[in-house]
Amino acid sequence: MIGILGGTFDPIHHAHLRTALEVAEHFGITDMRLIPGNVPPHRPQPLATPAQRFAMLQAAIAAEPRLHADDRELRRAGQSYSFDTLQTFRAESGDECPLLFTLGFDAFQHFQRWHRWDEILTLTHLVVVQRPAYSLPPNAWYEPYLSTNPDDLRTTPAGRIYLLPVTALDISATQVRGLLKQGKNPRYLLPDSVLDYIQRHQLYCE
Ligand SMILES: Nc1ncnc2c1ncn2[C@@H]1O[C@H](COP(=O)(O)OP(=O)(O)OP(=O)(O)O)[C@@H](O)[C@H]1O
Ligand SMILES: O=C(O)c1ccc[n+]([C@@H]2O[C@H](COP(=O)([O-])O)[C@@H](O)[C@H]2O)c1
Repeated sequence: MIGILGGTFDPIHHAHLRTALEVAEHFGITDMRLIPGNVPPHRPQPLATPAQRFAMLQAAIAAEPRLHADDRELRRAGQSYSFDTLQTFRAESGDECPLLFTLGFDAFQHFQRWHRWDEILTLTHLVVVQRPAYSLPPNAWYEPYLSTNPDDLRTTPAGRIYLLPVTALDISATQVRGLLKQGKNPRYLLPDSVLDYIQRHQLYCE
């Protein structure tokens, strides 16, 4: 079983980290991959470089053995489509390995616009986590896929959608970047190790 949390991580913050850990604990995942996108689709492009975002991710998870920084999207040119990423996991891990791709309500709202979205559930399960100020999409296209039994996801490779309430933390990377730009301190919204990196490299200050 492999857990996946993809993101822009510009920069990684405590809501990403709590989400990754709570998903791992809920399902008993010991290999939870955090995967920064190289060219994230459908959004403004990151301010920090891929190498900087990866270094901040590594600094953030250094003390937690279940979380792993995975640079496969950074090594791939072009748009970082999740379908392509999930295909690489299938090629590596075989057809039977359960994959649990995690995303927040905000990302899930636009899921039907993703590249090859209607094939993604043949490759992975989706774990959809609550995010403050966001809700589920109004059209309930996903209802036939819903499961409330974690064993459904642990014992099958793909095809289920599981809604998981996680600790509500109203933190965004946009807020962190905004504070830094205003000369304010975002301490406690993100790990000190990440803030130290930001300050040493003078990121997000202009
Ligand atoms: N506060 C949060 N609560 C729950 N999920 C979150 C939260 N912040 C981000 N996520 C989820 O983490 C994943 C990666 O998010 P991303 O890196 O875009 O962070 P962000 O804070 O939304 O960034 P930005 O403000 O730059 O858009 C997405 O699936 C997103 O839904
Ligand atoms: O594959 C797509 O078309 C696609 C479109 C938008 C977002 N995603 C993925 O959703 C995850 C969260 O994205 P973001 O933009 O909120 O950082 C990340 O893994 C992205 O690669 C994927």
